[in-house]
Amino acid sequence: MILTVTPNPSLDRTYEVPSLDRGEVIRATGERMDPGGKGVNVSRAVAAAGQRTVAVLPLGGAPGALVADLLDQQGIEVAPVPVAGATRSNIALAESDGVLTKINAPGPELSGAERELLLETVRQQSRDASWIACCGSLPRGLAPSWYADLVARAHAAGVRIALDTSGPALLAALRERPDVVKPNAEELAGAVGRPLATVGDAVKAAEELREMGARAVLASLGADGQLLVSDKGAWFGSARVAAVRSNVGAGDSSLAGFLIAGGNGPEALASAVAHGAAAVQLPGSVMPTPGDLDPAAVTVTAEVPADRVLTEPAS
Ligand SMILES: Nc1ncnc2c1ncn2[C@@H]1O[C@H](COP(=O)(O)OP(=O)(O)OP(=O)(O)O)[C@@H](O)[C@H]1O
Ligand SMILES: O=P(O)(O)OC[C@@]1(O)O[C@H](CO)[C@@H](O)[C@@H]1O
Repeated sequence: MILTVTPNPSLDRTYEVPSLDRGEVIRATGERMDPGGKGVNVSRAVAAAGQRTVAVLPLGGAPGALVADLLDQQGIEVAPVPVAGATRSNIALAESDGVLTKINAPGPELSGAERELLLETVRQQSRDASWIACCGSLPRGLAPSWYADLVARAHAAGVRIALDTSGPALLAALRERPDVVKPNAEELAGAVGRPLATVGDAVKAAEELREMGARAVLASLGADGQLLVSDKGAWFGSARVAAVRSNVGAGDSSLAGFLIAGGNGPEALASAVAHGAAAVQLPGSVMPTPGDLDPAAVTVTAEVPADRVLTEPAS
């Protein structure tokens, strides 16, 4: 079972708009609502692949009830932590030329009792887990060391942990040696404190994260593909994509693909790349089912193209 922990989940609202004109009334041509937050998306992708998953998340207010309903409709097993504050709503504005603008709300502040209940729920649900995926930003009320503490607790219970977060929460967690971290290019650049212009720069940064404590680094580089750097070496994976519809949750889909394929080595990287490529071709944060995957379009190589310039350099 893959347990996911999303301390700051969201109701994701996507509006499709012709283009963004600041200061104008923009008429959306389409809208959709998805249960969101990075760990929630990992659970949705794991469930779409037919594997067992449980999502731990604080839920509060009307948006929280809606997130619970949407997850129920998708058959996702949830271990909810009731909280007084309302779950946030995050907005994505998807323009017809493919540009996507996202507005992420801060979310509710968790009280001391809510923090305790969240930790206790994770502890109870960890019993059957092979992996815990801890994902996303931390809500107000959780210290930057919160994920570090969770990594230590998971390891004490003999469970492997995957971490997808950024900034101080990522840096603090590295010292507890998470089994895999999944930064995107910007998060990787932020963690090492310098811009990344080439795939080789990303490999060096991933190696630095390993020196800081990560056992493996699965770095997603947007349209450029993905890198896996572990004690066994480095691999680069990419896939042909016909048309990008929405990249929201593509990283989460990738992490799910990596974990369901064992969470280790080039086969898991190939699965991560296949899941990322399939996710960007689906609307909103819809997660791919096995029928959406095109493994033949994926290439994974140990000959990392270090000189390749990133199409989306990160600073
Ligand atoms: N424009 C694109 N074209 C082709 N593949 C893409 C594109 N964008 C993303 N992907 C695929 O999806 C993977 C994850 O994307 P990205 O690096 O943007 O993740 P992310 O920033 O963590 O996303 P999110 O936080 O929304 O889940 C990429 O590594 C790649 O495999
Ligand atoms: O604000 P965070 O926690 O960093 O990210 C939240 C979020 O942008 O991540 C998911 C996509 O990865 C969305 O479902 C959600 O809205």
